[in-house]
Order: sequence, then structure tokens, then C-alpha cells
Amino acid sequence: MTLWPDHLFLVGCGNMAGQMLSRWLTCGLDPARVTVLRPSGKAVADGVTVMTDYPAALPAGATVLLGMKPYQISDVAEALAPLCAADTRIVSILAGTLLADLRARFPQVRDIVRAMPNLPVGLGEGATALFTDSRTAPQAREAVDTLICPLGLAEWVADEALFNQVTALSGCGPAFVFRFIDALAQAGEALGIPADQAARMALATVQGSATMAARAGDSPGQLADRVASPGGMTREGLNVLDADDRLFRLLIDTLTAARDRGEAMGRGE
Ligand SMILES: NC(=O)c1ccc[n+]([C@@H]2O[C@H](COP(=O)([O-])OP(=O)(O)OC[C@H]3O[C@@H](n4cnc5c(N)ncnc54)[C@H](O)[C@@H]3O)[C@@H](O)[C@H]2O)c1
Ligand code: PRO
Repeated sequence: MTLWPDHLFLVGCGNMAGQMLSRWLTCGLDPARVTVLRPSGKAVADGVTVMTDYPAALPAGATVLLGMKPYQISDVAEALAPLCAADTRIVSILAGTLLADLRARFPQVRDIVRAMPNLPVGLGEGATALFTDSRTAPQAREAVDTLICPLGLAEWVADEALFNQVTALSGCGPAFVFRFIDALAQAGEALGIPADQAARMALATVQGSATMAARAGDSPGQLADRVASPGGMTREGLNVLDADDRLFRLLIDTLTAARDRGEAMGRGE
């Protein structure tokens, strides 16, 4: 199987789809195989065709990436569905939008996959959740998997009922980690470390720890214990995070709020 679709047609190319495309181009996708539909008409990358309106037809065997905002699905589907053929493939990164909703809007398309990437895909270090149903052909599922692979980790989710949960964890996750980096730096500053120095040290600490956790055979919990010398400083700090499952509860509340918003968006709210 070839790595790249015959043609990639992106509907919207903002923060997220832009990162995916950037990584694909870096990994060898021929820009001549890419068309981007974006209202601004702003150039995307050398060789990539940009359109401000829908073409008369989609290239044969096109893979369409739905990369606009979820609330735009009605307008987009109205214009796009008539252009889709049986061999059109759809990959949707729309948060909250259920496969059944996409199936209802694109009845003639057999292969539809939901994908939930996160921003580090641009570096090839992202995490993307994937879901489809049995109507999608196995070859299409494999082709989408192959397309997502250069973006980092790809995880198929067996039950769509979990899709908002994985979106909360990995799709939204970078924002939560960025907040943690800031909070760590600000806490250091509150304890008297100069702000710029605290910011550099917080970032390097998170970066180094994440790389170490990714490479280590030990679990993050075991690694935390290796930092914490018995009777030492780290254990006192961990005791604060662990008391009454403080950090754990905070993260459950955080993921729950994000998940609930995904469910509301799925209801069109
Ligand atoms: N930002 C993330 O981290 C992230 C992660 C996973 C999934 N997503 C999903 O990606 C999608 C886009 O989010 P984003 O953060 O990139 O937003 P964004 O605002 O950066 O990008 C949206 C893009 O859609 C374009 N657009 C607007 N109206 C359009 C129309 N009618 N037709 C075609 N294109 C149109 C805009 O020009 C813009 O480039 C959303 O559905 C979101 O749920 C985002
Ligand atoms: N960004 C999208 C949102 O905030 C979905 C995951 C990350 O809705």
C-alpha cells in the first residue's frame, strides 16, 4: 500500500489540520496532491492548491479531511456531499461530531473515519485516536492508519462512546500540560525564583521528564519513586499532590468537564 492518498482535500486548514498537513508534507506527501478549501484563500505551502469555494468535482479517490469547526458541519456537508462519490474517503477531526451524524450527512460515502489528533502531530509526536464502524472497508481503515502513522501514536478506539473521553485526554491534553508548565513556573516564582529562570527550568523539567518517561522501562509511578529519596524533599512534595488524591481528582474533574462539552457539542449545543 502507498503511504499517501491519491488526493487529499482539506476542508479548513487552521491550527489542527495545518499541523497535520505540515507533518505530512515534511514526511514526503507531494503538495501537488493536496487541495485546501479555506475561506481566507491564504496560501498554505508551496505547491498546495488553495480554494475559497468548492470545486465542481472532487478528484477521483480523494480523501477529504474535515478540519473546520464542528458547528460548520451543516453548511459544509450541504456543499460537499453532492461532490462525494462512492470512492471518496472522509476523515473527520471534528470534536464531538458522531459517526452516525457524518453518515447521515454523507450517505453515499462508505469509508468514514473519526480521528482526534493533538497539536504535537506537527512534530510527529502527537497522539491520534481513531474510530470507524464496520461499513468502512478494511483497506480504508488501513489506509487511514498509514496516513496517521507519521503523526505519532495512533490508537484505535473500539467503542465510540469513549471518543469524547479520549478527546479530553489526548486531544485537549496538550493544553492541560501547557497549563501545568506555567503553573510549575509560577509556583517557583512565588517561592522567589526569578520569573524567566523559573519558566526555563519548568519547561526543561517537563520536557526532560516526558522524554525520560517515554524511553524508560519503568512506569511513571516507579520513576516518581526514583526521584523521591526516602525521607527527602520530593516525598514531601508528592504527599501534597497525593493527599486525598488531590491531583487525581483535579484531573478527573478536568477531563469530565471537557468530555461533557464534547457530548453537548454532539447534540449541537
Ligand atoms: N486545536 C486542536 O488542538 C484540535 C485538536 C483536535 C481536533 N481539533 C478539531 O479541529 C477542528 C479545527 O480546529 P482548529 O483548532 O484547527 O480551529 P481553527 O479555527 O484554527 O481552524 C478552522 C479552520 O476552518 C476554516 N473554515 C472556517 N469556515 C470554513 C468553512 N465554511 N469551510 C471550510 N473551512 C472553513 C477556517 O478558515 C480555519 O482555517 C475542529 O473541528 C476541532 O474540533 C482541534
Ligand atoms: N481542541 C478541540 C476543542 O477544544 C478538540 C480537542 C482540542 O474542542
